[in-house]
Amino acid sequence: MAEFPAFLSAQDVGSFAYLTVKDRLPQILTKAIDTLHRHKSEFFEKHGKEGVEAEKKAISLLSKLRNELQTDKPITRLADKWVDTDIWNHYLGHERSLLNGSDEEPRWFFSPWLFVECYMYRRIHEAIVQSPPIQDFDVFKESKDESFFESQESIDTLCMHIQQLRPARDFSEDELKDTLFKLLQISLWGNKCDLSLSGGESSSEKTDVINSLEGLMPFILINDTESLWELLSTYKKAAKSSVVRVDIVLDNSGFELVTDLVLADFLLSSELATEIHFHGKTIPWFVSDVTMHDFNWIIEHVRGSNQKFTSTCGAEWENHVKMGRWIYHDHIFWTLPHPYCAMPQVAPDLYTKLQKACLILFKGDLNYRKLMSDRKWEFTFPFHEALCGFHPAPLCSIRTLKCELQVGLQPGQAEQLMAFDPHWLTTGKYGVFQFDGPL
Ligand SMILES: O=P(O)(O)OC[C@H]1O[C@](O)(CO)[C@@H](O)[C@@H]1O
Ligand SMILES: [Mn+2]
Repeated sequence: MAEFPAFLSAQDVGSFAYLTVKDRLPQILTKAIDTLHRHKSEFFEKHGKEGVEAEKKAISLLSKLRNELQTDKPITRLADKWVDTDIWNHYLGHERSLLNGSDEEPRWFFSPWLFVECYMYRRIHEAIVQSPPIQDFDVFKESKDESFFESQESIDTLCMHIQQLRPARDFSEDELKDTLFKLLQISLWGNKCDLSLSGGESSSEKTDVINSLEGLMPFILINDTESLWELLSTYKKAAKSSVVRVDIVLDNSGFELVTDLVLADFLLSSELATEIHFHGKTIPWFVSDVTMHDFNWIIEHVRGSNQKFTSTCGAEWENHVKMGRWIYHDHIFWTLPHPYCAMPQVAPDLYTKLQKACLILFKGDLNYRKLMSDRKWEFTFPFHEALCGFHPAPLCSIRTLKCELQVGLQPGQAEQLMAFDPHWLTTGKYGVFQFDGPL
């Protein structure tokens, strides 16, 4: 069997992985510590002295974590008793076994980047769950909410746009396709707005994204949206089955989530799908990722807007949830360090669930890294092969590029991009729609 390429790792001094572990992750930890500090009086009001003690404990655990990271200490077993603790510790054993009995231990600047980065977020969770009574505190909530409020204008413009489109049932075939493509692109560019790339600092959408789409076209490096249209319109025409289920594996809250909900709403109103299943995270993750709480919070806030078009969208979304046309799921697998090709073994129940979808949309960079096992594939390596057998259903990755990993490009395309823009892989300026169709 041909050998697999190595994992991205902070071992590669100067790489994006290296800079993330060296600079961005400590910065995120510092911000989390600062957030806890600033909530001290809130903890006191809620829980009295115990709340303040808990805040101190969480801060000391996070400071210890930051020190371990910055001094490249061995990665230790998790000490909490959460639902996934054993799976994590087992995985750590697996990482250790890969070192083949050498004296090496898994370490921050040595082990696979995907593993250490996920581990950091899991250790933040550990610090919080080990600090009752503030065990439910989300250290990233504040910045997620901020990014939503800062994007308010774009959200209003987007909601107005989609409200003025209706009713989608009267659309011609061309209009349907055109609108689907537009909303897919909005959801793609919504992925620029994640908070872990900016070290937790504000990263909201302030431009009119609808009017920017045309100008952004050249930045879509791979565009398989025609295949998505073909798949969904075939289902619609053939009335092939009474249920056309589209699953969206969500990424970030704030503006990106709104763009995903707008897309999901259109899939239903256009009858290209009959139900949408959303997948989010069980714990705060990579700063801005969606939890169930964020999902409900966003719908509630869109509903509560004083802008008529926006609140109408929110009311319709609330209704989709109530009527069971929109179903939110979470699963611990999404916050484990495993690549998705391991899903059938590690989370067979989730894999079986995903097999019921007609199409699965994977949003964002982290999902891409997990789909691709975070390995250094050649830029021209086929997407299907890099999935290493992961194929619960036809799937599409919708992602702006924020790490040094990209497959499926044309020969020479990467070299051209590199000559033109040396940072093309990591700034979120470029995007892809990469589809792996029915087998
Ligand atoms: O929100 P996304 O698109 O998954 O991005 C997560 C980000 O986190 C990183 O892992 C860096 O910390 C990048 O790969 C990516 O920029
Ligand atoms: Mn994210």
